[in-house]
Amino acid sequence: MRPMIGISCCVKAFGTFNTPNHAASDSYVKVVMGPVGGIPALIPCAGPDCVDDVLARLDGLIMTGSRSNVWPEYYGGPPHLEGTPEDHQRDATTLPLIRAAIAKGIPLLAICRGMQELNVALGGSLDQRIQDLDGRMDHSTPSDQHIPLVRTGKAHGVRLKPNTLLARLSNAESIPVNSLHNQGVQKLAPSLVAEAWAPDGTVEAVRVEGAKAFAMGVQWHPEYDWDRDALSRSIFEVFAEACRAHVDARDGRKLQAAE
Ligand SMILES: N[C@@H](CCC(=O)NCCCC(=O)O)C(=O)O
Repeated sequence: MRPMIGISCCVKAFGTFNTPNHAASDSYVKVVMGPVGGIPALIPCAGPDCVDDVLARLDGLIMTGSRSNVWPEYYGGPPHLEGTPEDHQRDATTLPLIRAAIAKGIPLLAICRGMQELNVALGGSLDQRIQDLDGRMDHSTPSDQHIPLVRTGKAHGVRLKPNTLLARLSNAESIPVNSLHNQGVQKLAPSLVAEAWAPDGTVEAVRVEGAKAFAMGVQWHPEYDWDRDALSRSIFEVFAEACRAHVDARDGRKLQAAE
């Protein structure tokens, strides 16, 4: 049986009447049906009450990127600059979803905003515009850049901690990544370990220490180039292995219960 992979949604206004819709980018649906080999299940921003029931049906979870920022109230940060996109319905769902997924040992891959949510969900904080901080780079890509391969192309290098999953998968000390974010980890959550850094020190990858299953976050977007980038593809393949292991364990438990 193929694993059922949850994909976190945003609430976005669509159509003539700006009706709120719960949506996730096609790139996540494609990567789940591609290298992950799973069935994509979009998770609406339905709030914390649904989290346990949703997770009971999932074998893996991808926390997606999004232009919106995590609401600073969740990490004790200053209010956003006016005009900064927020998505309170998403925050109210994803933060408890992440905590519950880790507690239940459901494999978790958190991408960009997803990694920022992972950090906040576990008690960390965020810088809101790292390009405004002394000595830091601009990690953002203009939203009016409409040439996809320029918008999502490799933007800077990332130094990898030796003997980590990313170092093993890439067999390299550093890798090139794309970059589509303004925010970054400020205080790392106590249970996260940083495993990759941009040249300006921005944390680019994290792992949940002592997690029962695969649980990591990357600040870049492997979903944009898995069809031509070996490391991006292998991140999803390793995640997929963890999800299949979750299916095996779950079905094993079911068989035992029926005996
Ligand atoms: N808003 C946060 C998170 C950035 C993020 O997830 N960007 C992905 C955007 C997707 C796209 O443009 O294709 C931040 O700015 O750090």
